[in-house]
Amino acid sequence: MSTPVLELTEVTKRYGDFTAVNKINISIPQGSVYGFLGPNGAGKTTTIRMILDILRPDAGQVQVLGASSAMKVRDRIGYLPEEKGLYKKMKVWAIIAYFGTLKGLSRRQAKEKACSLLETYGLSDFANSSVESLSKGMGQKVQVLSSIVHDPELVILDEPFSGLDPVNQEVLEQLIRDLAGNGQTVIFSTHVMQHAERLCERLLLITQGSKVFDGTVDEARAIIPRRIVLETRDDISPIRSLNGVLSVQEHQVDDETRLPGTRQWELYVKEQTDPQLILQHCFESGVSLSRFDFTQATLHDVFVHLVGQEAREHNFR
Ligand SMILES: Nc1ncnc2c1ncn2[C@@H]1O[C@H](COP(=O)(O)OP(=O)(O)OP(=O)(O)O)[C@@H](O)[C@H]1O
Repeated sequence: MSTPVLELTEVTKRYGDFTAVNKINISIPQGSVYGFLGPNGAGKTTTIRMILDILRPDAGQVQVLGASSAMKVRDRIGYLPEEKGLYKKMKVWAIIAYFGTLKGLSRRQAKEKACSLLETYGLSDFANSSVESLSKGMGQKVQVLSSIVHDPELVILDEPFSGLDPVNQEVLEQLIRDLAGNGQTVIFSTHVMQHAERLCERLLLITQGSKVFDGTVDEARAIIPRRIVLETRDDISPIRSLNGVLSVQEHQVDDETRLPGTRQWELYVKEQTDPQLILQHCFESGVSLSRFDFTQATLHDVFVHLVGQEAREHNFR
């Protein structure tokens, strides 16, 4: 197996008596898209700043691209900070190119790459505009492009979706997919589950500075069993005893539109259980259904389950 692009071992950060990040361990393979998720104040930005050696951990080790400090490999890393802002008077193409030259590109390479990025991500009409004339969202897109102009092996984006409208969020999702398709490793932090669900191979969920989950999206979904709701007037014993059915609960049906005697059942089934087989079994054993719904847990369900009340209070979507 190849060396991980990033490895955190027991990384901890304290501010006085308060532990902002508590013994985080992660290992991120090359070429993956990895999401840092967690409610406000969970410790995502602090973790990212420790990865970049902007902040020193109080305990634990960080290994980035084989180095003990991101500063030693800075030209191979691209970073979009949480606090965004660009030099306002510069032209859009020039600022992107400028960041490229800071990371080792020649002026010519940097200009060519800046113009090609602006073209690819729908900003070529703004190439000669000054940064101050851009909307906040456009400015943010320009800053994202500035962070990747030098084709970094590792791209770290702190809250890249915040402040973007849905169309530009899609453009950014595509950009992240393009980077991954190119073999670049992308880490991004977000509160919004849907971005993580669509983009990430793996996720880290932290809350109150501690890791509560690290794994694939499928592994996260498997934490909550799949749920089937069915309604019938028949005896469901043949379904109850099926292999793969974990538990069955009966619910009250008050609706007058249902036929008298209709009962509602909620079945929790194993991750590997195909709901079609349950449906087929109902049919074969003469259980006549007036409703059959199958729902798979979303990442949001899983994380509310793991983070609990805190997720609701902090508007964790
Ligand atoms: N310089 C500091 N001094 C004291 N406490 C701090 C400092 N920086 C961060 N914290 C605290 O550390 C915790 C983690 O903050 P951090 O910014 O890493 O969270 P986050 O997950 O990025 O949150 P958000 O999504 O709101 O940006 C918070 O409780 C924050 O108040």
